Amino acid sequence: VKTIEGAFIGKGLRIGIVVARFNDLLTEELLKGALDCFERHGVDRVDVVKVPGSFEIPLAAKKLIESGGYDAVLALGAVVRGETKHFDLVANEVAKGVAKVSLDSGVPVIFGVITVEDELQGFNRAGVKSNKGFEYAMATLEMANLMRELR
Ligand SMILES: O=c1[nH]c(NC[C@H](O)[C@H](O)[C@H](O)CO)c([N+](=O)[O-])c(=O)[nH]1
Repeated sequence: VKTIEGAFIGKGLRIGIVVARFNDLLTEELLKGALDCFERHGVDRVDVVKVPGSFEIPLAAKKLIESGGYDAVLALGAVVRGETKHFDLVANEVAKGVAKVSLDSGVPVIFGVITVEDELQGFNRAGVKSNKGFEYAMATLEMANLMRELR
């Protein structure tokens, strides 16, 4: 049995991050965790694109990928149910949009949008108990490396 899997090698990779400003107390922590992960794995080039909210992430990711040269893009956002009546709309649209951009472009776009009941749960995932930003960055590294294996 031959197992094909991505390593966590950052050297030589060009990574894009699209991060929403909405709930930026949470998204800034996710971004910090992701940047820490990429830096400690030797990623050479990281570009950060900021958008107003998670709903705008897919379009920005699409344009970033079309500008060329990215091995993977990490989408970071925080959708808090307590805040909004259209929690499901925003969360579902972002998930669908991110998946479509990734499949259409063939470039991995990692879904790093936390969907939480309230800010406390958000803080637990954005640094207090664990930093999902770091974890999503690991998935980004793995997928970028896997794409090189599958070429
Ligand atoms: O990233 C988020 N955007 C949110 N809304 C803004 C949305 O992403 C767009 O920026 C806005 O609708 C303008 O298009 C949120 N809420 O509505 O609560 C949210 O929790 N998280």
